Amino acid sequence: MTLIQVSAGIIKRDDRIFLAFRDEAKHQGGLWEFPGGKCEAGESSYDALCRELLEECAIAVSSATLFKEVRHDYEDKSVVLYFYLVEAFKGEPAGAEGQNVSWVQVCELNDLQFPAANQVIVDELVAQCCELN
Ligand SMILES: Nc1nc2c([nH]c(=O)n2[C@H]2C[C@H](O)[C@@H](COP(=O)(O)OP(=O)(O)OP(=O)(O)O)O2)c(=O)[nH]1
Ligand SMILES: [Mg+2]
Repeated sequence: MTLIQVSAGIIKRDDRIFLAFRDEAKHQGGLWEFPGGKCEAGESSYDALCRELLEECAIAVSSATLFKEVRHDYEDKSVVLYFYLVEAFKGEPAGAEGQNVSWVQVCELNDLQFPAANQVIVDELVAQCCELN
């Protein structure tokens, strides 16, 4: 099975995170995601992050730090996800490709459904930011 490399942005402002809803037709569709997408051949994960967030959310990343690298084997696909924490950016995040988006309180992240690979990220964000979890 091929291993797909993906960069995704945890776009954070105060106590909220900007999420996008994956189209039903996509792999892991009908679930919420941290915006991002596949790294192209020869492209660094950071460059892929910047390109994807400009394409999908219309923001220019000013700086970002790698939050966690997650390997996950779905039944049909294996992925390595580079999750970056993005707190410095230019522009106002939007669903630039027509996708549904939402600014969600960190402490309410567990109310939403994510691809299985994201659970470890959600757990860590909630643990860091919320007293009761
Ligand atoms: N963007 C994103 N992808 C995720 C997350 N969690 C997760 O398992 N994935 C998986 C689903 C997909 O198999 C893959 C990312 O694919 P994608 O559909 O975003 O890729 P892309 O933006 O390059 O879009 P495409 O045109 O190739 O469909 O990573 C997440 O939080 N964000
Ligand atoms: Mg994408």
